[in-house]
Amino acid sequence: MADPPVTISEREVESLLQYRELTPRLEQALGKFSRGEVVQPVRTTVPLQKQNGFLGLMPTYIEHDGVLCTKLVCFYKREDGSTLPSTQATVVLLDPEYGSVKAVMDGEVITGMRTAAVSAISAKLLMRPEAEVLAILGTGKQALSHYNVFTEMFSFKEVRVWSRTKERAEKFMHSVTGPVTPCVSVEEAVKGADVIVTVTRCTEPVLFGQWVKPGAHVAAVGACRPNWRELDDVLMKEAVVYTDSREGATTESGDVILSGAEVFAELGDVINGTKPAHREKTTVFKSLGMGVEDAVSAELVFDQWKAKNSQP
Ligand SMILES: NC(=O)C1=CN([C@@H]2O[C@H](COP(=O)(O)OP(=O)(O)OC[C@H]3O[C@@H](n4cnc5c(N)ncnc54)[C@H](O)[C@@H]3O)[C@@H](O)[C@H]2O)C=CC1
Ligand SMILES: O=C([O-])C1=[NH+]CCC1
Repeated sequence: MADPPVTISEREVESLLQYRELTPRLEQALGKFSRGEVVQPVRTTVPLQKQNGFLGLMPTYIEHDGVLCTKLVCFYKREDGSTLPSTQATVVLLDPEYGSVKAVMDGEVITGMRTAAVSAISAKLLMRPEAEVLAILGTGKQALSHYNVFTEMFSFKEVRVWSRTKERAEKFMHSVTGPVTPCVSVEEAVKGADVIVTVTRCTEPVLFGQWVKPGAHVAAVGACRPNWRELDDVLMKEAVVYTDSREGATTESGDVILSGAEVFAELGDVINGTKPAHREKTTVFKSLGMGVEDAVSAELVFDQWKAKNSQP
């Protein structure tokens, strides 16, 4: 009989997961995904009409590595001022041989860190080498994880942050240790920026192509439904568009579907060397989030947890 599943709390996941170990595994996973080595159907979503949200089911199987996993994630379009979280996630790791559950762990930290690390991989591959200015639109959980990994991996001379209220941008500035310039408008934040991260809950475009410096790299993380937008048509059509999953983007991304923009490549294609990284052009990485990212993160957490708990 299989051992009962272990439960790993948010605090434990936080203490076990580090970007320096997670990021290379995510890069490998993106490559495997684009080589067709991962079984990962497009996320199934169940609308929660009454609560203005969705339940997303994200199963993944990496046969070669014996990793079977699913994330359950609820995401909501919260009203301003709501104290409830906009994303709640749990990750379940299974034994593919027996079908038994090995671990049930918090998915909040995993979702925050793996999403930000994948955006950082997109910047590593697609931003210009001389990039100096980073702009972050939004000041929620993803904004913080993106700030953390981007400042850990790169040396930007300036980091700008925009939120719809000055107070939120200033609160964000005070919540981090490094220097941040709070901005009162999106235009002010992104003008001349080399890298732009969009991590908002908006459903209409907030970033317009006319403000984006030619050659900039945009990591677009919000707007994960077919009728939600963060970027306008001008930007989507002028940029070379990369995604995590072509199938996911053409099914779930309003920025891709409604603009009619062509998806040039998956990030994994660039990692595998089958498609070029057009660093010299304006690039958009449209991130939807993939089960394989959760699976490799959860496997890493579980390995670390076992190592820690087997010590005498
Ligand atoms: N691509 C991926 O893998 C993932 C994407 N997401 C998406 O990333 C986005 C951010 O997620 P969190 O940081 O967890 O959310 P959050 O609720 O913590 O932060 C959202 C931010 O967006 C701002 N915002 C809300 N409505 C807005 C509007 N109409 N215009 C401009 N700003 C607005 C809020 O003030 C806040 O700063 C969400 O859209 C979420 O669905 C979340 C997890 C993974
Ligand atoms: O990949 C993910 O976990 C999510 N993508 C959009 C909302 C949650």
